[in-house]
Amino acid sequence: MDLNFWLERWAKHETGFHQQQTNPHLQKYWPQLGVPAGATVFVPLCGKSLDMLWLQQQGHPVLGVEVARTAVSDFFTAWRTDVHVAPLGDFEQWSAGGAQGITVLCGDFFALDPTSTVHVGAVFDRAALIALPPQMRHAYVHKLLGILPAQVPMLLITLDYRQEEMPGPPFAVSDREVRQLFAALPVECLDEIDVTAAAASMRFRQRGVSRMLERVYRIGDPVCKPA
Ligand SMILES: C[S@@+](CC[C@H](N)C(=O)[O-])C[C@H]1O[C@@H](n2cnc3c(N)ncnc32)[C@H](O)[C@@H]1O
Repeated sequence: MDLNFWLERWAKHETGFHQQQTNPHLQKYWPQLGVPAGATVFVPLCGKSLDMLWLQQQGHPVLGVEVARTAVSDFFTAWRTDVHVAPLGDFEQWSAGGAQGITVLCGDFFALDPTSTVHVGAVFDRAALIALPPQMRHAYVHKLLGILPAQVPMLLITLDYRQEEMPGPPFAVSDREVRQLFAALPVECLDEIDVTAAAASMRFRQRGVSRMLERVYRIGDPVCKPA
């Protein structure tokens, strides 16, 4: 799954993964991470997700990374007027709202280095890990843990189904695989929802998926006692 695949998806407006509302699991489970306001939240493979707006409204500076310039441009055009765009190494940095605002590095996640993420206090992954095929998921987690400061908690949302019923993305990621990928950290499944009949799963049912589960994980220890 190379970057051109995603650039083409954005160019053709094949972005069924984009949600028109804030993710409900983010709103429900974010307090379980105990992340204090003011802590920067990293959103890998962020697309033009409205979740970044919600996180900022909770008092978090947001740092996203996204390869598709169309997605980044759409996001800032729709939601921010004070956008600044500047080259930053291998990336183009888009930002608005100053130090407490939203910054998106437009470029390849795998080209990030720890200087960009040194201030990160938490991570939100929705449709990032599951966007990647099996052989890339280990590299993704290795890179993520390699660039983050220690003790950074993460809220992770996965999908699971019989992979043979539909080619990804989104890819099926089992509970076992999540625990293997993050073996060095505490992993707690906060929720498991059967989303087979959900309206949003219609496109997966049409592609042959007979049962789909969504799981919400907290990876790492909460920063302070959860609210
Ligand atoms: C399934 S979408 C999810 C987007 C977002 N997380 C959301 O919830 O809407 C995956 C996104 O990752 C981006 N992407 C894929 N590989 C990437 C990479 N190596 N570096 C940066 N962005 C990448 C794609 O362009 C796409 O926007």
